[in-house]
Amino acid sequence: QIRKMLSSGVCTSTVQLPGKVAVVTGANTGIGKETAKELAKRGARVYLACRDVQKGESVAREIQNMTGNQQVLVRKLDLADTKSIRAFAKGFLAEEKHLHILINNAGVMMCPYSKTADGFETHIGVNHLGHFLLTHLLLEKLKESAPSRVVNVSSLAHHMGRIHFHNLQGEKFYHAGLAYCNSKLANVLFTQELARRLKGSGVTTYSVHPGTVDSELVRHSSLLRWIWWLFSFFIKTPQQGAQTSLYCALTEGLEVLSGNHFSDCHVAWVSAQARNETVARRLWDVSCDLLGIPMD
Ligand SMILES: NC(=O)C1=CN([C@@H]2O[C@H](COP(=O)(O)OP(=O)(O)OC[C@H]3O[C@@H](n4cnc5c(N)ncnc54)[C@H](OP(=O)(O)O)[C@@H]3O)[C@@H](O)[C@H]2O)C=CC1
Ligand SMILES: CC1=C(/C=C/C(C)=C/C=C/C(C)=C/C=O)C(C)(C)CCC1
Repeated sequence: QIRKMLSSGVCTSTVQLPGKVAVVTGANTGIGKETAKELAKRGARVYLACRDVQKGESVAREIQNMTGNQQVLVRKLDLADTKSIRAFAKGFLAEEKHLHILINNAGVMMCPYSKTADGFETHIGVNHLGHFLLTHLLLEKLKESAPSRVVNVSSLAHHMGRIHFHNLQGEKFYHAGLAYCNSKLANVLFTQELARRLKGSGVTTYSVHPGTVDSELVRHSSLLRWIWWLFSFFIKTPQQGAQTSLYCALTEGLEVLSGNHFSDCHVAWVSAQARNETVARRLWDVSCDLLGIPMD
């Protein structure tokens, strides 16, 4: 009851999804798994984009059994490796005619300093650049499938983030907590810039704070694991944490709010830097440059 009281925000949309195609990154556990389960329940063909295919397969079976929807498919996606992202996109584009819902959900938090296969700091590399490249590669398909949506799972933690263009890879200064916050700010800025660029295309996009959710996200921090355990009554379940992503993916009439940030199924306030169009545009250009994507 206490948990229910403190975790407001329920997606009440009754939209059903037969014939629709969805991709959820990091769908083998936590918020992503619950998001994928609900999309499957509503009849969508759901791709679980996971770095660990074995974990993904066992979750796919669980979702198939629970929902009766056999169209739950697992594909390998390691967001810490642009080759893997390109291979995922190539495979997906070859096998699917449409993409209606892309949920950029996967994330890492507070890992010790490390680099992705392409030499990006892991938080910015996985949480921002990986999803930036994935979205770029799937964008034509999303446009062809319009109306379609991109949901970027960010965090309230973006409020403490800053985009330091001179230290984007954390080489001059690194703090695991701040690196996470910076990458979540990048998610909000990306959403806003994407919304501006997609105006009139029928593709809309939203960033989300899912709430404080009991998941494996705290795996790298014993302090947070302890806080999570201590306050477990106040923390959302992954199913509750999935509600705002589902709200943004499903709610009819939300198109006019493209680019906005949502929490507890409502529009939420973002930090001053998150509203800075110049920073958003520069981050877009720098991201293209780092990923070898032509700037337009
Ligand atoms: N939990 C919370 O309180 C909050 C969560 N969020 C955000 O919600 C999102 C989901 O997190 P949550 O469910 O809590 O955390 P979990 O750690 O439970 O799930 C994260 C998912 O991301 C996947 N992932 C991590 N790295 C990669 C990678 N390189 N390539 C592909 N997938 C990867 C994980 O895969 P694997 O299992 O193989 O590691 C896992 O499936 C994240 O973006 C997080 O920042 C935001 C605010 C609060
Ligand atoms: C102190 C305190 C809490 C701690 C909250 C924290 C530490 C939240 C961190 C959120 C993160 C890391 C979000 C990820 O994006 C709880 C559990 C709400 C219970 C009330 C007291």
